[in-house]
Amino acid sequence: MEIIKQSKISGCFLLKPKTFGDERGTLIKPYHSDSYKALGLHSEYNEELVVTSHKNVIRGLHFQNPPFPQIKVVSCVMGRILDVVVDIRKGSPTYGEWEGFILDNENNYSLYVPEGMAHGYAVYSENTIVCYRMSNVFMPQLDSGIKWDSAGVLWDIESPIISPKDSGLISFDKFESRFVYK
Ligand SMILES: Cc1cn([C@H]2C[C@H](O)[C@@H](COP(=O)(O)OP(=O)(O)O[C@H]3O[C@@H](C)C(=O)[C@@H](O)[C@H]3O)O2)c(=O)[nH]c1=O
Repeated sequence: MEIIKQSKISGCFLLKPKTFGDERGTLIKPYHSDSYKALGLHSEYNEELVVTSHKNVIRGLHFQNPPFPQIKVVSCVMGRILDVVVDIRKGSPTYGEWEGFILDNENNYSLYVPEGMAHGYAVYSENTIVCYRMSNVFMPQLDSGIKWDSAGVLWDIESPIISPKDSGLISFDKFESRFVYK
């Protein structure tokens, strides 16, 4: 496991997991607690999701509010996505800025998403599978988000498939963040 890129948004990292290949196929290790600790990354995760999506889906932009915010580690094990973070930490030098990272089943990268990010992804290929683990378990009462098209993100999808829930999220300019930059 190595950090191969630090985002302009502090605390967000692109990770390259160890990969082993032979005539049978590939074995990828996106999570190894000691390696995470050695890199100074949070190493305890309590919920994991495997999410399939059609091409042109956009999910997000989501976050779980304090007092139980989530660190997320996102991988795309099949297909290709643009994984996006928007900094919503009040007082952050990059507050309101976004960055996107291509994750796919060729680069096998993972994105380490710290607390205080609105997170989402655009799906660029059919039958895409995204796996991610989260530090705190999902709590519906703290689940929140901002509207996908209100934060200036260039998703590069013309007519995205959006859930009714995501279509009804508040726009970034009307949103009051509960996250504070530390
Ligand atoms: C996200 C999530 C959902 N669920 C349930 C609640 C709901 O009935 C169903 C579908 O949830 P959603 O529509 O919110 O799923 P989705 O829109 O895929 O939400 C996810 O989007 C990405 C971008 C993230 O960053 C994630 O943290 C999460 O918010 O799954 C859980 O049980 N645990 C979870 O962690």
